[in-house]
Amino acid sequence: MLAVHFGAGNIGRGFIGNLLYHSGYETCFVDVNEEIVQLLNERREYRVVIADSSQEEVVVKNVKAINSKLHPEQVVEAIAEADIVTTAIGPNILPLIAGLVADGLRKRLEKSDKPLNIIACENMVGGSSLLKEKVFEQLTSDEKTQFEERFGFPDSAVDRIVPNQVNEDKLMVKVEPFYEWVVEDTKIVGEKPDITGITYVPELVPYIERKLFTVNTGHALAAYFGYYYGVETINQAMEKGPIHNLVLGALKESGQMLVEKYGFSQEAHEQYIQKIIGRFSNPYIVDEVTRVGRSPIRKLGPNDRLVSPARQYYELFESQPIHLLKGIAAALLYDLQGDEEAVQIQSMIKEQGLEAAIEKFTGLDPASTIFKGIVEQYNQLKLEK
Ligand SMILES: NC(=O)c1ccc[n+]([C@@H]2O[C@H](COP(=O)([O-])OP(=O)(O)OC[C@H]3O[C@@H](n4cnc5c(N)ncnc54)[C@H](O)[C@@H]3O)[C@@H](O)[C@H]2O)c1
Ligand SMILES: O=P(O)(O)OC[C@@H](O)[C@@H](O)[C@H](O)[C@H](O)CO
Repeated sequence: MLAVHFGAGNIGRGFIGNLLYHSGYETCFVDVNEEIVQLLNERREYRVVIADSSQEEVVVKNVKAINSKLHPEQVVEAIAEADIVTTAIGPNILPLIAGLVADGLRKRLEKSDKPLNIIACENMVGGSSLLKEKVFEQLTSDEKTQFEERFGFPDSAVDRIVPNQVNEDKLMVKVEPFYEWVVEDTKIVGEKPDITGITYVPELVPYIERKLFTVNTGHALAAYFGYYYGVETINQAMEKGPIHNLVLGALKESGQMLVEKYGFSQEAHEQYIQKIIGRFSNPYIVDEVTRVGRSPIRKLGPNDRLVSPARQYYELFESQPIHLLKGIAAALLYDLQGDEEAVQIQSMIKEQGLEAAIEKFTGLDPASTIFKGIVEQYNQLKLEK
């Protein structure tokens, strides 16, 4: 069985590639990083090390890679032959691969009538649906009908902390022990891919919101407040009392919203939060606040981990989620020169003012109570700095 996986980065090699191998797939990675592509083709295997006291190591075999910038035609052929297609490239890159995916799927229609599922494993609500929308923008109406019958784009949620890698061995990946991969089975076309580690559910939204608005909300607060207080890594941030309390406060707010919205058990959700706080504090992982805080424009987006739970909390309880608003304010203060999106936010604030920046990046109504709350928290944080 052949899997085509876009993105041979941290989560691609450290999580998806690992599960695919253990489920009997040969994995063909597609990437634009020539060094990684060459190494994968030379060695045909790589190591995954578990970041806990065991330091257990697994060798992921049966892998190869294609550089899609240099050989797009090879990617088209690979998709035509694949038994599954997955991605872990980042939400902003999904639209950029849509053309290649569309060409691969067209080629496949010429060759066989076998169904195929394409699963985006990105930190966003509706990743596969977005990819489908972008692929469908490239199609004629006849093609759309054929694609609807033959190809599934089930949404998914993936959870495993895989920090940036600084190992001598460029292919090796250190990963936390915990992992979870949830896939929406109602959108699958044909048989469900038999992948060890996937949990199939009929509707993904509760799972992706639970994950994104707990793991990633808490992570984002640890990152932006870590940066604010001059700390370098997430576990160092979690050791600081004020940051720990801010993270916990935000997770209580998003948790209250999630429990009310989806009817999750309060007790189970509290345990989920505690488990996540423990994962952030893993001493075997060095996870820089700048990785976790990367792309603040994406993270401040209306449907992402900060603004969406804050807005939904206010809609449900008509009271201000103070910790989430502080998190949004800290993201607006994130001025890392090496992060293109942070630079854009800072120059917008400087040139057009804070309110214009909040309106543009969060999509919130300037007359709304939470908009005003963000301004208030921002000014307070700025004053205290
Ligand atoms: N690292 C984690 O802890 C983690 C956990 C869960 C989900 N995710 C999600 O997985 C996705 C990838 O994150 P990551 O941490 O692995 O990032 P990463 O930067 O390590 O990996 C991304 C890979 O995509 C490649 N890429 C970029 N443009 C491409 C293109 N046009 N075609 C093919 N490949 C391309 C990059 O070269 C890189 O190898 C993101 O959506 C992220 O939110 C990450
Ligand atoms: O990948 P991002 O940029 O959306 O978010 C950064 C981290 O919060 C994220 O990568 C987590 O490590 C991951 O989502 C854990 O499952």
